[in-house]
Amino acid sequence: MTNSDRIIVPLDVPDLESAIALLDLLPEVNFWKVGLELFVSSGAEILGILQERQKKSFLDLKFHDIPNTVAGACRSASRYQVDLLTLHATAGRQALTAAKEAISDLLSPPKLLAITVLTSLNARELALDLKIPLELSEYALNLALLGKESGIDGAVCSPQEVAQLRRVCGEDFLLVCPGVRPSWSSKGDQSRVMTPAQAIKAGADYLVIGRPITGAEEPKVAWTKICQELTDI
Ligand SMILES: O=c1ccn([C@@H]2O[C@H](COP(=O)(O)O)[C@@H](O)[C@H]2O)c(=O)[nH]1
Repeated sequence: MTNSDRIIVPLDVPDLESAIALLDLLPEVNFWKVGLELFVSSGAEILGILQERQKKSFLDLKFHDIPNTVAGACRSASRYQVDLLTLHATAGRQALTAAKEAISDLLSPPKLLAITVLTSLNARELALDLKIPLELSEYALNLALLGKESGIDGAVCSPQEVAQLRRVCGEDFLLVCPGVRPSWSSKGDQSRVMTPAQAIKAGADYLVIGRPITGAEEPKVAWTKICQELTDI
């Protein structure tokens, strides 16, 4: 796998037409993420289109509910033949275990990823608003380990925690990092960021890079620039 194969681009657009326009604009992207905005507006049709175009897909709906509901949602989502699927680690051990169990008899189930601490949150919000008494990095590690112990395949974490998670969770645990920002792009609402090269060097398997590419004046140029930055590492 080349480093550019490690980039997942989110289709964070309001409708199917805009999503297809992005696919057409960036044919070199092999891995796309479908999140809440597009799925809520347009449903699952985009997942079939990605399959037809032989692209890999990441369905990022971040399930967070009681065990029975999370398990049912994971089983339903598996029908779309997606490669990756997210649920919140904070749904708890029983929900994580039930999710894994619900798809265990499928021929090619998606890999389940546990969301740890959203990359938009900072340490102050975690402590003062969410009243989490642990250090942010310790909390993220605990959530990733809860996922691992429950049979989940990997975690979504910030690049700032990925080295620690890699060290503790091992090489086989899939680590996917949003919160990735080239030095030339703005952070937007992301708090805990690193550059693409730093995130890969720290141990990320995949990087989710959205607005620096899709919001650029010339998305193709931005994509190429990021790929070049990654060939030099
Ligand atoms: O902790 C998380 C979990 C998921 N995301 C998602 O990743 C992309 C990031 O997009 P950018 O435009 O590069 O900020 C977006 O779809 C989020 O829903 C995340 O950012 N942080």
